[in-house]
Amino acid sequence: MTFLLKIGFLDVSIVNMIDIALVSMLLYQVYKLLKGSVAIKIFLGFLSIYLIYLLVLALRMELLSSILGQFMGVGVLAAIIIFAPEIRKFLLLIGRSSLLSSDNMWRDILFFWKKKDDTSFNINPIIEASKTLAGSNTGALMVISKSTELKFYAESGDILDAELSKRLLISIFNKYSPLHDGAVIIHNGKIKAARCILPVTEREVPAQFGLRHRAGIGMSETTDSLVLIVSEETGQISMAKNGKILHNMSFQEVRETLNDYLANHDVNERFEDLEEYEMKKRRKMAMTSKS
Ligand SMILES: Nc1ncnc2c1ncn2[C@@H]1O[C@H](COP(=O)(O)OP(=O)(O)OP(=O)(O)O)[C@@H](O)[C@H]1O
Repeated sequence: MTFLLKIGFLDVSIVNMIDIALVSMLLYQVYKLLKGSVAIKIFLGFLSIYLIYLLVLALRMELLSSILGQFMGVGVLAAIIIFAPEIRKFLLLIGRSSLLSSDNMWRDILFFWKKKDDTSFNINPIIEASKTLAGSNTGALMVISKSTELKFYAESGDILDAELSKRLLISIFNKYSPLHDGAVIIHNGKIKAARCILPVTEREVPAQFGLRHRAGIGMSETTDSLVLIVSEETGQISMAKNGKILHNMSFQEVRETLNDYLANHDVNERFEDLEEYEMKKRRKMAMTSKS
């Protein structure tokens, strides 16, 4: 049984409409995921070729459609290889927002009797160390993870599994320490590892941010962690979450954001898109140059 709607001279079934709506939603999500990266241009290229292929097929242009058909066949495999990091991110995104993910409202409702794991720990060492590091313009990169130990990234550095302390953090990031290059991973009140290599974001990042910030943003895109960055150049503190950033934060803001993140409150809203941040900065500069 099919329900048909008459739109102009077209007969569109309800199923077709749902199909179109779902594909549009999917394309929009893919666009959002790739926005600002080089991959968006490749994606739009693929999409244009696919649309031409559909048109050629509908017009029954056999030679062209067989050539484009061959290309589409290989294209799917090529797309999987080219977009491997984006596909990974997309699956992670689905995993994070799926019904069974730990942050999900439905899971809380369905398993209301199950107490949420307490991920809080004493964050004073992080705040106090950040104050000292910022005060002495010592660069630092700290990944705070509430749900996993981030084993894959921890193993790229040196495993410590040490009790979190202000003195230890300051020693690690001391310019003369053999552990200062790279990031520390903090989980469950412990410094799991130091000298870790993080994935660098491929998106365009405001010019003032160098590799340390790019790595912090990249890590927050790929995982559910909160990343704290102390700039070596300016001593300013930034935080990255979900590929978004909060720059030049006060220590009170750092404390609140960290506490809320560990208490499983939604902190995503506080962070700014990189584009949004850049626009705000430009507007501020224009205002100051006028006055
Ligand atoms: N992929 C990475 N993973 C972990 N740490 C990294 C990575 N890339 C760079 N870093 C760290 O960042 C340092 C280089 O920082 P760089 O000066 O380029 O960054 P920045 O964002 O301009 O920071 P700053 O404001 O502190 O100068 C490196 O010495 C290293 O410790």
